[in-house]
Amino acid sequence: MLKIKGIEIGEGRPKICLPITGKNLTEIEQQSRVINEKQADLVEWRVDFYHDHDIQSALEVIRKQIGDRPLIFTFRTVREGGQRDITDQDYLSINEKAMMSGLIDLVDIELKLPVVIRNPLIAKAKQQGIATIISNHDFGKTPAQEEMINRLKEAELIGASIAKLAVMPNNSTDVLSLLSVTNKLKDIIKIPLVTMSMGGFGVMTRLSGEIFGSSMTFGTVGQASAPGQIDHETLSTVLDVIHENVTK
Ligand SMILES: O=C1C[C@@](O)(C(=O)O)C[C@@H](O)[C@@H]1O
Repeated sequence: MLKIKGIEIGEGRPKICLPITGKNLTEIEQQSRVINEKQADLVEWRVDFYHDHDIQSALEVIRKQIGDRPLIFTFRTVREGGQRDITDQDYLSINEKAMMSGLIDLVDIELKLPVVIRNPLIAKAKQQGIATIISNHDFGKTPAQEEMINRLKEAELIGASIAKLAVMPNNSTDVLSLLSVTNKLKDIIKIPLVTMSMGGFGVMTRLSGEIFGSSMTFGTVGQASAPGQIDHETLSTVLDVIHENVTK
């Protein structure tokens, strides 16, 4: 279990994270306000949706709106399904800037980045007391189970606070495959796992984390940040139904 600002990740009902996808400060401010009203457990700023370069101002706007809620800083690269291309050097400096701002609680770092970018960022986050989500995304397919297991184990090995995997199912067997990997690893990996099968077919995996071992799920208020996300209210209701029955 990982506790961040009172939110217990890896314990009880999966935590709901709502992403901010605004293009500019006005949109970001407005979305942050709505997200705050929705009582999200965590908030993710998807920086790759933002067209400006003033990271500090945007972080200040978000923090002002969301108060003390845990904030994840995520620049999703195009090769992993993000919106905007960036050089590895810029990825490094944007993330370093965010870590030095004192305004974020978690940072998403992609597992498949060049090691010379990835490892210093993990070290820097540790130094700053920021939790790391080491993530991996496949928008085209669901890799073989052994490969998914290796990626999640590698994330733990290189120092992740949370290991995250998002894959695309092409059939129902792929969905079972992702759930099976999560279920197998939940008692083997010591850190919280966050896994999801994307798209319509994967919807169960965004709801069933308490049973199979995924400790966070991404919902929407307005624009989705990935295919298959469902709106916050529905997500929250279903998570409650599962939680009440699992803990009966
Ligand atoms: O990695 C993830 C998970 C995600 O891709 C999803 O499928 O819900 C959404 C992203 O915003 C987040 O960074």
